[in-house]
Amino acid sequence: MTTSSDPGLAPGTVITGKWKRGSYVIQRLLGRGANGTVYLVRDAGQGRQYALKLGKDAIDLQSEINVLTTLQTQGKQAAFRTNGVPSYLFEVDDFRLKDKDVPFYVMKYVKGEPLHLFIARNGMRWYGVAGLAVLNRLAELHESDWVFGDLKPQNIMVASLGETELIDYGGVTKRGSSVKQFTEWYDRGYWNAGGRSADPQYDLFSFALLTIHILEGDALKAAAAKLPQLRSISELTGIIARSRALRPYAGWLVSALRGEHKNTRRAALAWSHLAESGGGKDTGRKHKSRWLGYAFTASLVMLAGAIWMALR
Ligand SMILES: Nc1ncnc2c1ncn2[C@@H]1O[C@H](COP(=O)(O)OP(=O)(O)OP(=O)(O)O)[C@@H](O)[C@H]1O
Repeated sequence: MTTSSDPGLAPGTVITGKWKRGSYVIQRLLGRGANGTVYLVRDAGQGRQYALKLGKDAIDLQSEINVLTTLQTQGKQAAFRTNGVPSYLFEVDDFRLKDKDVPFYVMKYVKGEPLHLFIARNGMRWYGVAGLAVLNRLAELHESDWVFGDLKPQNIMVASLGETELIDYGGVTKRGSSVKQFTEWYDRGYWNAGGRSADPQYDLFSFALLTIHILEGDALKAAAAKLPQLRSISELTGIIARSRALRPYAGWLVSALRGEHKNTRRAALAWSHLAESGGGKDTGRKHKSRWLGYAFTASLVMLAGAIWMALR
């Protein structure tokens, strides 16, 4: 994500679509990225809240919109359709700003905070359940031949009771093409561990790296600072072997680094067993542990439902 001193549009500004005439009142800035600025808005008609992304570049935003439209119309992913109705991308239009047409799209507002901040505040115990939700989402994408690409903590939002969702589908790539957007630390190429061709193992590698980052950040930082030719799978497996926090997930992580998981659904199932048996124990807040149990059960029910659907 890039930062900017541009304050963006002020709360209260009304964005009205040039073609469809939908009106959205800006409530606050949610964040800025390479492709645009995202605001929390309220629909001026129904009063519902959405996230609205105002693009910098029509072409970059259009490719993001194309991916979202395809994901939504293919209809397999629970993240994009609820009871057959599109539930992520709601409107695409242009906004006339300072004599220029600026493209925007309106999407579901995902409440929560980025994964790394959530874990820092609530404790490592929550990593198991949040990780399972991420793997379930990735499995849905992979089963439709898409690869997420730019998996990083900032693109994973976790709400207070552990509900976890992916945001920023700008890096989603069709299986077999080159990954179009990535972040160095989570990139297989950066660690000399394989190419940047989009395949499910690419996302699982990124997931392993983000796990190491969140649970063993200092060691990853030190390894990433080494000379490029020294970055390797064995450097990463060394971190895993020495880490107490990563121990519950060690075998799973090494398989992900080596591209050995058979498929993402099975990888999610294997992860769920590890998380259930106490992965990432810490002294985290006790009063939250009941909610953690509920969240974990809900993730398992989702996983079981997905397996049942796949086998039907
Ligand atoms: N649907 C959403 N709900 C809530 N917040 C969101 C949503 N989409 C984006 N955000 C916030 O806006 C920020 C920037 O959005 P996004 O990551 O989509 O932009 P980008 O240009 O693709 O960024 P990047 O440079 O990281 O690829 C996110 O980090 C997040 O904080």
